[in-house]
Amino acid sequence: MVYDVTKFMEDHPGGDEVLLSSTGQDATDDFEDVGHSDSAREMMAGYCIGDIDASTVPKKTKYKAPQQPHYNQDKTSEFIIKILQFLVPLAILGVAFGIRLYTKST
Ligand code: HEM
Repeated sequence: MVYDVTKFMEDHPGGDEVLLSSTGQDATDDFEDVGHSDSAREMMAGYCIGDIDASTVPKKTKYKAPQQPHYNQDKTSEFIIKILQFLVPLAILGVAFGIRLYTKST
């Protein structure tokens, strides 16, 4: 059922804010949770303006996790870079020592 409570907002004993917070959606649980009296239910019937056309209610869709971007699983290049980071300074050091030894002996 659809209810138009615009004229009832200020008169609602529970205040207009709670009504506003439940507009545009299924407020059945909100209404029932308060434990409204029978007279409140009768009152509510007076604000009914129609029923919901079930064909316009969007179907609940199952949540689909977004596709994860495909990361490069091949770690070979990373491994080579790590080895080079270690080997290149060693090679430079070796060349430096070599030059030093060579220049000393001559
Ligand atoms: C057309 C719809 C509604 C009508 C006619 C209505 C009517 C009433 C009435 C007559 C009362 C006084 C207590 C009683 O007699 O039960 C009341 C209290 C209250 N209503 Fe509503 N109500 C409506 C919708 C809602 C909705 C959708 C909510 C929640 C989002 C709500 C929340 C409350 C609250 C919090 C109180 C105060 C309860 C208390 O202080 O004990 N009402 N309402």
